Amino acid sequence: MIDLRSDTVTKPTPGMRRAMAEAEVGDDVYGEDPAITALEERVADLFGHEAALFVPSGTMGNQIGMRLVCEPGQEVLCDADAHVVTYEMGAAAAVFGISTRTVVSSGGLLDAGALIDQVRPRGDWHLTATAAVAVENTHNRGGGRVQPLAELERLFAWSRDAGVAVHLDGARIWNASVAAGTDLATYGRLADTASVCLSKGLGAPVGSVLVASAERIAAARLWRKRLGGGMRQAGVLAAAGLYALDHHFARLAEDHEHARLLAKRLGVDPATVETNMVVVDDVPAPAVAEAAKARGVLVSQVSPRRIRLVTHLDVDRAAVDRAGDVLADLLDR
Ligand SMILES: Cc1ncc(COP(=O)(O)O)c(CN[C@H](C(=O)O)[C@H](C)O)c1O
Repeated sequence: MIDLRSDTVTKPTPGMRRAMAEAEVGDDVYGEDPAITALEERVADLFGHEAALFVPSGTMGNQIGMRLVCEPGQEVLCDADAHVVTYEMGAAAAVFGISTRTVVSSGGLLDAGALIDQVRPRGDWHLTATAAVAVENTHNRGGGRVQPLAELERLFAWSRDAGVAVHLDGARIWNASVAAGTDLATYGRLADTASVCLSKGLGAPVGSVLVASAERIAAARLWRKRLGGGMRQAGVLAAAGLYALDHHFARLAEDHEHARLLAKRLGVDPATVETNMVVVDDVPAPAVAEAAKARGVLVSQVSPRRIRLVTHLDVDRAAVDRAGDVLADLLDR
């Protein structure tokens, strides 16, 4: 099977498994796991923040990250297609009592002005106050779009004066950094809290890292424990993340090139492919997914008329070419 459903499907490489097996571990609830500590310190430094916390998923990283900057009964404002309100099972409301309100964007593109226009102030007895804005970079349902740095800078600058926090869903911030040539600390500086995934294109089996101030990460550690996320010898997972940072970050450019090759093969404008995702619209998604599976290719159905193809570490050039041929044949491209 050529699995293009997501970059979440990557499996640890032999080198990563060796690093996992050799990891020095301890009880992380006591703060004694050396690999976890090393990973948290390294990721905090990469993003220019004081501290970081390893969490088992991007969903937990996002949800705790938003809770750090938004009290129950206040709201987080975000894009209508953001992962935090689309795919996280309503956790903001269900777990944290946070209200979310959305603004429709053009293909996931961050429009700072449109969000700013919707923000509601604290202190008005009629209004649910907007405590934070959540941005997503790259944007998943936007087809892996990289957010324009100018928009991120505009939103953050405004948010300092407005007393509104910014949470970054940076599940694929690595892809944005490689595609845009923007360093991670620049992105980190434009968010109060950020959740970044090791388990997507970087190819680690499990885990994300939440970065923020030391005070906020201390609070995040408490929330994680409350949710049952306190981990013991999790250094075997942290070692995978450290290995991924060393060996799988720069190569993301290869996934981006593979996505562009797929786009060309399927008659999708390669200019619309900014990172490792290709979306194909106006197709009968269930039928295409089923027919493709029968021919050894797995794709995601984003909507009844849209499929998503995600390139990643476990799909090489030969597999990309073969998948492109199968899908081009199915789609008469
Ligand atoms: C932008 C963004 N933020 C957060 C997450 C959540 O990460 P996990 O909770 O799955 O680790 C994802 C996962 N995305 C997954 C995928 O793309 O296949 C599915 C849709 O959940 C994501 O795309």
